[in-house]
This record gives sequence, structure tokens and C-alpha cells, in this order.
Amino acid sequence: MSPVLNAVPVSILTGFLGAGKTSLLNRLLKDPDLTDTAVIINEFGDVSLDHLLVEASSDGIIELSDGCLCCTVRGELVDTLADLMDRMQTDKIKPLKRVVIETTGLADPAPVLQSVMGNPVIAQSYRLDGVVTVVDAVNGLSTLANHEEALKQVAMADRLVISKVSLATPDAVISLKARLRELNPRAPMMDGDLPEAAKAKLFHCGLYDPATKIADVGRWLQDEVAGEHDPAHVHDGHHHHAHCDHDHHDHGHHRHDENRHGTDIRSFSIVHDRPIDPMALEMFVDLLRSAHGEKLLRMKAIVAMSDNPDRPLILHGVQAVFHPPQRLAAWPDPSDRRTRMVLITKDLPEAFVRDLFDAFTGKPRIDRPDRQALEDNPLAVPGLRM
Ligand SMILES: Nc1nc2c(ncn2[C@@H]2O[C@H](COP(=O)(O)OP(=O)(O)OP(=O)(O)O)[C@@H](O)[C@H]2O)c(=O)[nH]1
Repeated sequence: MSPVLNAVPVSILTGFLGAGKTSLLNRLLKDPDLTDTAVIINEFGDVSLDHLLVEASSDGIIELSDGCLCCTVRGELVDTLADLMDRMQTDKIKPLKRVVIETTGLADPAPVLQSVMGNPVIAQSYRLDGVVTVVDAVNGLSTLANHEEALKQVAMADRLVISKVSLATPDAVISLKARLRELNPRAPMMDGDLPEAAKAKLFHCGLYDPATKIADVGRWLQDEVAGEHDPAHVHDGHHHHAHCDHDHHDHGHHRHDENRHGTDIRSFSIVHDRPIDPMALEMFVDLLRSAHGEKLLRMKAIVAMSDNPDRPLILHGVQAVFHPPQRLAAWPDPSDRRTRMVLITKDLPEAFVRDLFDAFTGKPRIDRPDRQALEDNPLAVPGLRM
């Protein structure tokens, strides 16, 4: 038998920020046909929440560290796959029937695919068994118009799952489907609410074949191969790209994380030690959403609430849409009961969001004068601004 037939199938689950990848994965992992599946998840931002939100046994979940799969953590993906194979071959873990890689919402799938198909060591032990892309029926059309990553995710898919159909108008769903057909004429499309969308069969796509996709797909994959062989693109053992430039901020420590998502897109996190008053949280979220929803590509949070600190609240914001919050029965990891909020924004300064959060959670700002108070002072000289 050829090595490829013996190889462990790898599925790539992708889709733009907040499209519904983790929700679909949670439903899929309940299918008994997906036991002995390893899930590799990757989040943009170093405060990771996805591992808390994937409802599978934690042994099957491997988290790749801070950075985006298509950029800085590609080397880590290859190492992880090699390590999994090594552990299977030395009987340290049960043989895996499948590996699912959930990418970040901002991932360009081309380099991720190339890591599996184009790496000779990995290709001996694994075979790429398709790309499943989740597209959000509410934000999908505008996201496709504004983000090239989303376009690539759709064009490269073997299967397209449309999520949130019940939240969108029938006309919006029809227009979205027409656009998806243009970008990917052959991938079957299915409504994510249907039970068959959450069956293991979704992943049975057969060996990945770029020839079944629009011509651009072959070119994108070729570009990745070209990038791999260009020494100018390889630094520190990781692959970077010519047009990479992205600021990745966290906890006030600013560091440059070179990757391919423009300078206008930022990821940062807010961590807060004390439980938050429900009213203050509501006001913070409302203000952020109503005034800046379009710039808020994604917000994900686990929040300690003052009305019942033992039961945290899970918040999901996707552009201007805030999904109904979910109250958990208990903390997923009782050793860490801090509020953690991950935000991915476009043209929305981190300082603005932090100040707003501090204002609603009552954190005193002692490092600078209260500008608003000074401007509002009736004795202030008209026109004079600090
Ligand atoms: N009504 C409805 N809500 C959905 C559906 N799919 C996802 N959601 C909600 O959308 C929000 C984001 O879903 P996730 O599954 O976390 O999305 P994701 O693509 O994994 O997000 P990122 O990993 O941050 O890119 C959550 O509040 C989900 O409950 C759906 O089909 N219908």
C-alpha cells in the first residue's frame, strides 16, 4: 500500500473571525465516528480562550502558541504533526484516525495547506483530506468584500458550511450563496443548522485537489512554494512574508509580530482581576458595539460577574453582532478565575478600548489628568484644549 493511503487524514477547518468554527467543531466532536481525533487549535492573541470553549477531552486538544497559523506558528504546526506521529509510532498515544486543524479566523489557508502537502516528512505520514470553510450568513458578504483572507478561505474549500442562517434574511442568504458559487463553483454548500453538517462525513473530502478549484488556488499554493524556497522569507526558523506587517499588542507590552495581516488589524487582550458589575459590562459592550461595531472584528471573553462570581459569562462579538451571552455552570479551569477578553480590531486604537473598559470597571487612572473633567470645567478658557 502506498504511504499516502496509510497516512492519517488531516482536515483543515477554517472560516473568518467568529464565523462559527468552534461551534461546528463542538457539534462534530460529538459524532462517535470522530473519536480518536486530535484537534489542533490556533488563536490569534496570547490569551487563549478557545481551549476552554472546545468541549472535548483536553487530551485531544493541542494548542499552538501565540501567533497566526499562516504566519509565525507554521513551524510549530509542522513540529506538532511530527511529534504526534512520533508518539503514535512509539505507542505513547493511541493511533489517531484523524487530525483536525482549526485555523485562526485571519488565516490564509494556502501556507497552512502547503505545510501539510509540501513538507516531505509530514506528507509521508499525513494526507490532506480537505478544507472545510465556515461562512457566517450575517456578515459573510461584507467580510468577503473587505478581507482577502476570507475570500481565499472560500475559494480553497472542499465543503462550505453556512452558519447563522437563522439570523439572516432569506435574501441575504441567497446573495451570499451566489457569491460563494462564483468563488468556488464546485464545493458542496450546506446549512450549518442541519444535522448532517455536524457528521464526520463532512470531513471525508478525499485527497485535496487544487485542480477542482478556481485557477487562483493553484497560483496561491505555487506562491507559497516559491516563498518557501526564497531564503529572504525565512528567519528564525519560521516563515515570514514579504508583505507582512502587523502589530500584536498585549498587556501593554508592545512587540512586533511580523505576519501577513495589515498594520490596521490588531489583537490585544484585557485581563481583569476583580468581578465585574453586570450593568458596567453591559454599558461597556453596548458602547463599543454601537459606536465601533464595524471596527471590532472579534471579541471573545470569559467574564467574572459580581452577581455570581462562580459562574462566568461567555461573550462573543463578531463585528456589530453580539451573540446572546452564555452563563457557564462553573469555571472551565478553576485555578484561573480572572476576566479575560481577547479583541481583534481594525483601525480601532487599543488605548481607546482599554480606557473605556477601565472607565466602566472603575479602575482609577492616576497616570494622567482627567482630560474630560478639565475640558468640562466651566472655568476653563473657551477653545483651550489640553
Ligand atoms: N445563531 C447562531 N449562532 C452561531 C452559529 N454558529 C456560531 N454562532 C455563534 O457565533 C459566535 C462565534 O462562534 P465561534 O464558534 O466561536 O466562532 P469561531 O469561528 O470559532 O471564532 P474565532 O475562532 O474567534 O474565529 C458564538 O457566540 C456562537 O454561539 C449558528 O449557526 N447560529
